[in-house]
Amino acid sequence: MTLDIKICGLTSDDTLLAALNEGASHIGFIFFPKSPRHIEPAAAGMLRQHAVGRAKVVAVTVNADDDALDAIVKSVSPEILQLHGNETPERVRAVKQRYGLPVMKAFSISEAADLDQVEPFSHVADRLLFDAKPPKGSQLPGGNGVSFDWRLLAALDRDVDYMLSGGLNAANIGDALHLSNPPGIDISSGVERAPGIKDAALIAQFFKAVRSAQETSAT
Ligand SMILES: O=C(O)c1ccccc1N[C@@H]1O[C@H](COP(=O)(O)O)[C@@H](O)[C@H]1O
Repeated sequence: MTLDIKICGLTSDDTLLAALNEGASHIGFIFFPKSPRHIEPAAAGMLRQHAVGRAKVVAVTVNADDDALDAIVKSVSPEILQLHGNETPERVRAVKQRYGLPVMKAFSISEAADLDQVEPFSHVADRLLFDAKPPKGSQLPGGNGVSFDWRLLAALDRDVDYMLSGGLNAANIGDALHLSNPPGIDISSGVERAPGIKDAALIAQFFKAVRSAQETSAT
């Protein structure tokens, strides 16, 4: 099975192209003003042109209302909506119906019991995303560069479609893949040289580490 790789929080042409040239299957734009990766819908709409036919465009939002989502969908034409807040199953259903787009619902994980929140979403969300719980005091629900115990995901049914995220980087992606064998991975701060500033060399290093881990597991 091909591993989906999402590079999230892109804000510049050069790093977006670096992600695409390395083979990213998904690129993410963050629409959350408190984030150092926040991008205005019009700017994301320009950047997303590079991804046409190459990668799926994911719009990341946090408890966004219909007006905010309308503006994002209109300017960006995302292929997936990532809901990274406290959205309920009913809200996920309503968003899917309103936009006719697949939804990836994010969950904060720090212990096994956190996976219990997933069940009510299992027939509503198209894909799940497991991220670490934000550290105390963080204003961001994601993008904190914090990992959780990937072994917790071994308890999931084999057919659960998800992306693993939270604190991934070139140094730990081999262990993360080995321990959880996820269908997809999602990285943001691990390919940045400063908060919100992606780095093409770090993106290349990350993909190299992924390829190396995949080669090792195939032998
Ligand atoms: O990256 C952000 O700033 C962000 C803000 C609000 C919601 C989600 C955000 N990012 C998501 O966080 C994870 C991974 O982040 P990291 O690799 O630990 O930095 C990923 O799902 C992003 O989409």
